[in-house]
Amino acid sequence: MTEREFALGVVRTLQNAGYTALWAGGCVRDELLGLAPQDYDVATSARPEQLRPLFRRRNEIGAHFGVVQVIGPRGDDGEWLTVEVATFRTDGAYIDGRRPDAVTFSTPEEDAKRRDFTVNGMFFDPVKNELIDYVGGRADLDAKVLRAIGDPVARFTEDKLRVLRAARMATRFALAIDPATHAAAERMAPEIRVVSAERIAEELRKLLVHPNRARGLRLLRELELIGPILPELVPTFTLPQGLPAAPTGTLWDHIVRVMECLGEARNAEPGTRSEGPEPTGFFGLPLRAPHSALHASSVSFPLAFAAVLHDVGKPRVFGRTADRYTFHGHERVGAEMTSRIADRLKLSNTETARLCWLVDKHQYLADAPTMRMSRLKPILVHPGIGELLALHRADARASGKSLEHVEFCERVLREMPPEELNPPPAVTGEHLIAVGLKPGPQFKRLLDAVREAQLEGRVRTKEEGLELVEELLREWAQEPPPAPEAPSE
Ligand SMILES: Nc1ncnc2c1ncn2[C@@H]1O[C@H](COP(=O)(O)OP(=O)(O)OP(=O)(O)O)[C@@H](O)[C@H]1O
Repeated sequence: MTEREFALGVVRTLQNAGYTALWAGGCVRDELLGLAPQDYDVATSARPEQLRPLFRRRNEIGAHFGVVQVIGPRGDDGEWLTVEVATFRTDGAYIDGRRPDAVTFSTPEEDAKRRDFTVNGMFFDPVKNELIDYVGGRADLDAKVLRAIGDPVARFTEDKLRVLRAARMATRFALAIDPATHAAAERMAPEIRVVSAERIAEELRKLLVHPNRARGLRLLRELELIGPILPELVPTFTLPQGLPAAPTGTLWDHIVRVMECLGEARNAEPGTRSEGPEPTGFFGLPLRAPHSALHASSVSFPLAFAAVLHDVGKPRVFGRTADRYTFHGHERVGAEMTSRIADRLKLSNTETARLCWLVDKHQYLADAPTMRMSRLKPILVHPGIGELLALHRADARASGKSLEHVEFCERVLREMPPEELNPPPAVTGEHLIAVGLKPGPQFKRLLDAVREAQLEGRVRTKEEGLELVEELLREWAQEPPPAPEAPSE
């Protein structure tokens, strides 16, 4: 059974028991666009206590808000099928949590009007195959317009996250923002500071992993959201790029261009559509996998966010010689700034580590063809190498530079056998102890030196490694001892 079939079954069960039940919100929008929804939400006149006898398998995720998750059989992927069933309601304001502070149970029409944008405010009856649209969502979707439901200022005031949701929705569905909605969003943007980091990060994630991420980033600036969410980027709006004698725009322009180039090559390939016949939505429309799912594997959130932040250190270290701008050490400074940004957005440790690593190393491979193998190989075997190469590629393309360094690395990865790229250490601490050496500071120096020689191809076996150890010990024994410290007075 598919999630869609299960969601239809849930509506049927509710209707057979005498309640009104409809698909609601995002899934209706997605099906109208011919996209396969990520999940189906059902809105109903039944109260949580009335749902209990109808569905034995359920999860009371927010029963006090009238939201119950109904659990079905396992889907094709082995995951449990679930549908959120929510009682028709009107919301109180969202002070901050993931849900409004209070709700009042009400009618379908009132429920539609509490939603954020008209395209998100439609219902569909999958039993009668009938669209129920109290807010003009269908017309806006056809005209490709994002419009707040009702008074836009009031809507953005109730929940301050909605300005960012506007940028995300407009990006994802290629919608133009209606002028009144746009003006209200711009006005309310600074208020997003009161919203929790987790909610902001989730919207940012969805916006940045989408292939239209460059437009998304431009929209964040247009809606005045960069200052409140990522103030570190504000100085990039005016920082010059190129040569003083021949400027090529601002650093911000470059960042947007990198976003445009990110994933470009891979997006041209067909998506990873599932096998079998295409699922069909209402009105018999075939449902394509949504872009975010099609391309989710091609550009991860850490990669997309690293593309936004890769040069964030530049304004801090900006300098000028007679004929050049300089940005010495901007990668290191940028990685430190990125780490603070990730903390502020409460990203997970794993994502933070990958993001900071990408920013720190975003220039590392520029000289790859002339680099020593002992410096190159450890990076090539890092689990983030695919993302790092994608970032180098986008950065080089955006600046009109050659892709030789990226292609060189890709060739090495393709052609060099794994045991040569990342050989097991020829000499270990145990080997050193076995030849009579005692653990101490010299130990690590020896192991590092043998490893380097191994990665350079100068050492291949344990015997060759131990020969090098002997040689180094002889050499170091002849080194003059460190100069004595000057006696203190
Ligand atoms: N902050 C909000 N204010 C008003 N309505 C909201 C808000 N968040 C969600 N909604 C309503 O709930 C529906 C489901 O929300 P959700 O955040 O899952 O987004 P979605 O539109 O389904 O997109 P996605 O596919 O990314 O989940 C929306 O379509 C909208 O009708």
